[in-house]
Amino acid sequence: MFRSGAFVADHVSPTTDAQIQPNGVDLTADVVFEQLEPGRLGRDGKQIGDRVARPLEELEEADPDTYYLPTGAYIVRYGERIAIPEGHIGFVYPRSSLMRNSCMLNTAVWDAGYEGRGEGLLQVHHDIELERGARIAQLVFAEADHEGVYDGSYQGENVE
Ligand SMILES: O=c1ccn([C@H]2C[C@H](O)[C@@H](COP(=O)(O)OP(=O)(O)OP(=O)(O)O)O2)c(=O)[nH]1
Repeated sequence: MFRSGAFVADHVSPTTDAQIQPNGVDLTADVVFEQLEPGRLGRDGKQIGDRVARPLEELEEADPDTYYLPTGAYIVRYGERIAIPEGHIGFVYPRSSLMRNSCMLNTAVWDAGYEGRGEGLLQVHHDIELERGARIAQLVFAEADHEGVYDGSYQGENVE
């Protein structure tokens, strides 16, 4: 069974009322990165390629808190700290308005026990302006059996 947005909100911070949806919680875009170097997935271990944060819009007349993203692939870090409670699995979907603007978020499985500010793959198929802090995705929780909890290298990532 999928849980309500109110339940999900208890495991996401910070949140405003505007982020709480019937079936999940909207996540915001914090930092957008561009990958510079190849990464590597081996039989043992992995390496994430070097990346650089995209500059925020620099044009004087434009909103200084806005990313102007040309067609391409970017890594986006969400603004919220997420904790996946035991007995659950998390899934992130793109906000439909992102998709309707020819952009997509690709995501993976959010394991029980994970905590941190995670990331997604933002595919931009048509140039888009993205204000920092804008809602781009929705996190939902489903109840799930599991053995053990997440204890990988991303545990506690991007939290002070
Ligand atoms: O779209 C996603 C999906 C998951 N995660 C977080 C939550 C998840 O629990 C964690 C690790 O994901 P996964 O287990 O798929 O990563 P891995 O590459 O297998 O790393 P590890 O070896 O640490 O498990 O990353 C994200 O940030 N974004």
